Amino acid sequence: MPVPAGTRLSDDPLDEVLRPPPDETDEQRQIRLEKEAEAKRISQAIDASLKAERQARRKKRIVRLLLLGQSESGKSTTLRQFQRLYTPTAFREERILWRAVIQLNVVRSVRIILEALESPISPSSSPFSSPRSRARSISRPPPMPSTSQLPPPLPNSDYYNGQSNGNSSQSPGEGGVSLPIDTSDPDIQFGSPSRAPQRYHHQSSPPRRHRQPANYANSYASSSRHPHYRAPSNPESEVDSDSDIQYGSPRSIHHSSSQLMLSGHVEALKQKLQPLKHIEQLLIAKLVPPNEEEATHFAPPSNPYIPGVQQASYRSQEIFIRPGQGWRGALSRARVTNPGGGNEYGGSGSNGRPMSAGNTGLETQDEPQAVLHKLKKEMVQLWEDPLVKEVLRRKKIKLEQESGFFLDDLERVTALKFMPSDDDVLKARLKTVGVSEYKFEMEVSAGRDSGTEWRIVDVGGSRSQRPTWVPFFDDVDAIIFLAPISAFDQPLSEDKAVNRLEDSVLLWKDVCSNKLLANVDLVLFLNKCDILKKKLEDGVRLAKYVRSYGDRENTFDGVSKYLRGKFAAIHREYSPNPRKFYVFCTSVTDAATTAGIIASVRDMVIRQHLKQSKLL
Ligand SMILES: Nc1nc2c(ncn2[C@@H]2O[C@H](COP(=O)(O)OP(=O)(O)OP(=O)(O)O)[C@@H](O)[C@H]2O)c(=O)[nH]1
Ligand SMILES: [Mg+2]
Repeated sequence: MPVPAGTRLSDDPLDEVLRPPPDETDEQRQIRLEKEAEAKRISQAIDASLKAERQARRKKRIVRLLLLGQSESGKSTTLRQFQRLYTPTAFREERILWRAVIQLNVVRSVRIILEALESPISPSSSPFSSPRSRARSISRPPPMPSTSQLPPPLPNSDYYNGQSNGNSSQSPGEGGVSLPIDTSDPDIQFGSPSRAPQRYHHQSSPPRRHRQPANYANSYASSSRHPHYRAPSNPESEVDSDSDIQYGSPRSIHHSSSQLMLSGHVEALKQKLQPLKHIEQLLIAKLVPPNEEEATHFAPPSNPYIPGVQQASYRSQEIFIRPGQGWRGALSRARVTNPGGGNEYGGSGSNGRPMSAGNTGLETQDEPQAVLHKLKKEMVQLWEDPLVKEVLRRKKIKLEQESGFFLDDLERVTALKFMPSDDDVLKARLKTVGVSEYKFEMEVSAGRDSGTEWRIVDVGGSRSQRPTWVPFFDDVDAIIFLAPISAFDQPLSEDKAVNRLEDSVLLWKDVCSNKLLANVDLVLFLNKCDILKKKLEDGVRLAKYVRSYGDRENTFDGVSKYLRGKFAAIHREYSPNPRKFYVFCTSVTDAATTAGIIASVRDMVIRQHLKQSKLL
């Protein structure tokens, strides 16, 4: 059969649908060709307008930085560090708004203790599955072609360019560590060393060359629960089975092999602290702005009456905020326009920056603060009680290593005139849901940077949130990816079967291999190094959770060097194109050490932005 002019033959199934009818008349053909030409013209006009918009943005010097990483990796804290350093006036004015968040953090810590005291101690209460039962390997992809180009290193960082040879110059960063890099291979095996090696190909991480064009959202959906994994019996349970230890003060403790009996003293404390539940409700109501969609809430508990279905514990749930001026607006009474740029969350289109008008917040009635102040003695007694400490130890609840921990500062944070310090704001925990863009111009002008508008995009990091990231991948100058490497012995809160470090590694692979981000420079923060140090000093062994660590030394230097090498190798092997890559060991709650690192990142992003502008 003759094929009408203007058609192409191909294997594309769409051609079949779009192919003109065989009996097309000359007149119909003319109309069709005109329509096709018009569609092409419109498409080209859209492309041209997008390009012009991008160029205009470049001319205006708008720099976009994207913060990525799993939940609790430190993204919002890093954003707060940028705010603290570059818009200090705004940061200072907003400190009072964080008081309610800190109150909520205090209440949460106490309620976690109260919940721990409710249930008997069972020997199987280890929070994370025994690594003995898990031995997984993230398969090694084929190597990338190499590039010889190695631009100069960034201050305070290790520097890679696609295919670094691992001997890049090292400079001890202010918060970072400077170590030789193990670039051997990107393979990390999770699980106990005592189990016979098994190598599984992870579902979400096929070797790069076999990968289909990136479908970023979907790649998470199946991520990280291996079909071969089963909930383990726990031969290496860290819950002591020893029944004969004498615990703390005799006045409060009765113990047996499996259960500690609470004394009347602790029971009395529990009763006295009941009002905290009411305070928590008040705080949630306070953080949710009136006439707005609910912005903070607990996930609904599962039904305790359905057999076999466990009720969600208090500890497994977390209050969150949605982007928008929401909680800030609700807490502040005054709004002023900030001519210098100000904050804008969630693209609400307004330049209004909520303010608390200096100390005004301290002078007004604050019921939660008053109640916390009144219950301070009881909270301190509860936290310092030897029996309570023993219950927490046996249940492996380490509040001091959890987010938003203020129980060691109760004296200060429950004072009636408590004003959060910079460090308090950095330590406070408020989970993000959704995506928010923070726009600002630096109050502290930084050389070439003056006049540049910064846009930092902060996202929610929990698994359900990750599909919302994709629309923000366009036109990004750099990404800061946060991997909290202290979390090697913790499960994800949204999926207790998944190790947090493993999730971070998989997420890092997805980001590195994503085609939409192929030309975006990557900055990696191996974060929470302060907690990592403490854990290793306390004797928690990495090799117990990461089998491939083998019998290397369980020291901070050894562990950070090893993980740094693995993340670098993944970047090298999974990146579609060579690009710049910087890695820092960070503790982003630490203001002093993070300042130098953030300054380095700022300079790097600006440099890259200028280079890109010239290319356009
Ligand atoms: N000790 C310590 N705490 C940290 C560090 N980085 C972040 N944190 C704390 O960890 C908690 C979680 O940090 P966030 O910045 O809220 O985490 P996020 O990545 O924004 O989490 P989502 O909003 O859930 O995606 C906060 O209480 C921070 O203060 C760190 O390096 N060391
Ligand atoms: Mg956040």
